[in-house]
Amino acid sequence: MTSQKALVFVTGNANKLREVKEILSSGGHPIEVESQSLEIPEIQGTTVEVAAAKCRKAAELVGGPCITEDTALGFVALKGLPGPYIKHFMTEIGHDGLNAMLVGFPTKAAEAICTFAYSAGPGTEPIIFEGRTPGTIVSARGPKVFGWDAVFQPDGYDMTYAEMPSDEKNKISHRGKALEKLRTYLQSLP
Ligand SMILES: O=c1[nH]c(=O)c2ncn([C@@H]3O[C@H](COP(=O)(O)OP(=O)(O)OP(=O)(O)O)[C@@H](O)[C@H]3O)c2[nH]1
Ligand SMILES: [Mg+2]
Repeated sequence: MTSQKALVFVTGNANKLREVKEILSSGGHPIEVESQSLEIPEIQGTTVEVAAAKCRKAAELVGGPCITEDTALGFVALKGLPGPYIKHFMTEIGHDGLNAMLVGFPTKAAEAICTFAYSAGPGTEPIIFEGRTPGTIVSARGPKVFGWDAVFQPDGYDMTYAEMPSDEKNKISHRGKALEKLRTYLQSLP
């Protein structure tokens, strides 16, 4: 991207913003991000439908190019639910409740899904960049600072997201994977 202007990330979530800045400011082609905290109503639908609707609305409110993101946590035993509705489950039932939902099911497997959307401006259809990380739902371990980080153990690791140093999480996370795709796209713009 030739423009020197910072990319506007519309989110109300300070932890997301911290990770997005960490990820996009590192690497060979750093991208500067500035945030706008706007309350955007979230629709029901697939992860892509929810993410695209959020970005369309954000671009209207910002009046220019912006990115948004929607994060889902899908339980394999529940065929992908809670998915994009995880925020409400997390708020209402917490870490113990998420574990309790899976009692009696043979698999505790889950998938963290990050769906970034980029809009070039109001009325422009958002472009979607998705990152997925498979893992398992475990009893909470590590700092309970960010959402469900303490109960999500990515496959191949004996630490939960919450127990990992942030640069380690960012390398393998749903968010890190989605942002690498977004970075490649932004670099391809004239
Ligand atoms: O443990 C976590 N590790 C993560 O990496 C992560 N990313 C998001 N979340 C949580 O999952 C829900 C997504 O809902 P969500 O995408 O609508 O986010 P949000 O409403 O907080 O912000 P935004 O929609 O304004 O951007 C919210 O409860 C977030 O706190 C995470 N939890
Ligand atoms: Mg939200």
